[in-house]
Amino acid sequence: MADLGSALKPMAQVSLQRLPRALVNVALPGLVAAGLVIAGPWLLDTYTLNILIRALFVAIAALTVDVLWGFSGTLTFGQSAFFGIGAYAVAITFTQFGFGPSQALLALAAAVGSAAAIAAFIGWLSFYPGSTPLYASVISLVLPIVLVQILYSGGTFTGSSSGLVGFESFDLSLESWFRLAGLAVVATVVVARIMLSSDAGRVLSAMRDNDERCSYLGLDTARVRIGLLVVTAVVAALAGFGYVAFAGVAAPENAGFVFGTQLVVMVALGGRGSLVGAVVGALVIEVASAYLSSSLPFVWELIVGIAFVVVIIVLPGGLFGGLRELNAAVRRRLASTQTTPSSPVTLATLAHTAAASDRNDIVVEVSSVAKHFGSLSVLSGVSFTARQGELVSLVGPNGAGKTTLIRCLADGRQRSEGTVRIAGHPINRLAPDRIVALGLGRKFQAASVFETLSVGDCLRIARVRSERPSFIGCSPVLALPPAARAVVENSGLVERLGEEARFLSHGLKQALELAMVLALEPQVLLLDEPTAGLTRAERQGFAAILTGLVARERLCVLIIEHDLDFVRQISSRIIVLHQGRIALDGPVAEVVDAPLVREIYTGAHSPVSTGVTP
Ligand SMILES: Nc1ncnc2c1ncn2[C@@H]1O[C@H](COP(=O)(O)OP(=O)(O)OP(=O)(O)O)[C@@H](O)[C@H]1O
Repeated sequence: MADLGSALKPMAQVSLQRLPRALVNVALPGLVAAGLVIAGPWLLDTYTLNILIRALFVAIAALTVDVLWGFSGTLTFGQSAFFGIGAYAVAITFTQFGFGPSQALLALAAAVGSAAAIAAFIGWLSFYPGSTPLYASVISLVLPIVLVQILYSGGTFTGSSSGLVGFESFDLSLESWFRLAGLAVVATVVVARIMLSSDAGRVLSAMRDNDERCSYLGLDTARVRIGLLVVTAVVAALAGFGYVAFAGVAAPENAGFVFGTQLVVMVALGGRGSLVGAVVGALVIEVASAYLSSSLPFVWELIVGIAFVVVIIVLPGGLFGGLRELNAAVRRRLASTQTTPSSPVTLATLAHTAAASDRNDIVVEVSSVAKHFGSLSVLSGVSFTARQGELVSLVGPNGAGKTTLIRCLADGRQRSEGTVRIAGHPINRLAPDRIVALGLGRKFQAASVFETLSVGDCLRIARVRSERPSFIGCSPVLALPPAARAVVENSGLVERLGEEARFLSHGLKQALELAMVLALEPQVLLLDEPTAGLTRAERQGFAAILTGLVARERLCVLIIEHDLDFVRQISSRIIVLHQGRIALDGPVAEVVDAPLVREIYTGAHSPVSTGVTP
């Protein structure tokens, strides 16, 4: 019991330290905002209340754009379509069936159900394997255009270009509508803030920073993006529901492309990635347009446009993005004056899953792999196996096909011919995240980390596949497998767990990416020129880490490396690739001093004249 108590003590301390921070960051501002909303009707005139109620519902739609664009990196113009779906669900239901509690529930179900179903379909179209973010944005452009055409051609059912008006709706006072809309905005911001800053919410920021790295950490990013689109579509539909239930009129403009673009402008103005910024951007533009559109009918749009361009040029992160950067700079400056860097994360070590000492099974089987780019054949007839506890170096001149071979092992969709088995399982046409689950980890040539996340959060994302993250909080303890923890401690990253990855040196970023990959507990580790750009001391440190991993953890490491001295120092075997074929495969002493290798590197060798040793 005493041991358990002492183990829990640091956790309890960190949790208690975090509690006031959570209060200051979320609960207090939430309560203040709710107080202002409740007091609002006593302070504002009827006209302003009227404008603000609409603006508040629009702000909820802007928040959904911010979550998609600012937090997960999907630029979308299509949230207006979901707002419109909610708006027309109310208008059509109340027009067709009259108003009552059951009709209200029917309208609610129609809004939520159709928004969710359409979002799931659009998400599937936008994020199918191999699609690009640009493709998703283009689909989001098309959606409101198609929806508005449907509304135009709906005749009296949708009200065509005039929309629907004159239906009975909720009988609430202006004050109640204001408080309802205002509290809905506060609740959306508070819930979004809690979820986005939770361990699960950080996955969205990780996807925004580096989608490819997420896939190679075993995350099905398409599924996460589709799920997020469904949730944000439902929220936007509820905002549209509220807007039209209050206004008593639904128009095609509520679902249109122009409104979708305005939502993006609101978020860009306020600050992409800032929830409060999105709300402020929406309120400023909606209120300004309501006041200016009557006094300056055409000029106000020009004014908004000019203001938008000025803010984007002067403050590319928007109004609140600029404040956030300033805040981060001040905090960094304060942190650099501290003598001992403080880290909000407590490291822990996960137990070993299996005794590793005598494993030497074949874990990589490559058979007749070929890769063609059109008529260009980059790999042909590549076959080899590798065992646990082997460190195999892939060498060869530039353009030999080394990186292409690594890609063919890590992504089942890459190779043109042949088979690959990882830990006995054929990879078929599996995407990288599914191959990670077979026991493969890949480190890229240029350090691939999550630039805006802290070092601790980068490592946490690497554990998401094995440990379901919390949606409401951040664990103060970061539990890593021994190999990953050793890299974190030996490289000095342990001192910088709370710091954003973008501020690390090149060498530390390389170490962080290696630790992230090791946090997956892979059996096979693929490394593409991991020492490029490192200092001599860093290279020696890296060599010690790799040989330790192979000896202690019995990892099978395949490493692309150009420095033959380094290769000689670390390898148990060397494979020489030349013009897409295996020219030599054997123990270090045999391969490094082979005349064939010298010929290949000096360009004197032709596989046709000397014959290839597979
Ligand atoms: N997407 C692509 N389309 C067409 N050709 C490609 C593509 N990717 C790679 N190649 C070609 O395939 C060949 C092998 O490239 P690869 O990057 O695998 O070589 P490498 O041995 O890793 O070289 P380096 O040591 O310079 O990284 C090169 O000639 C390259 O131009």
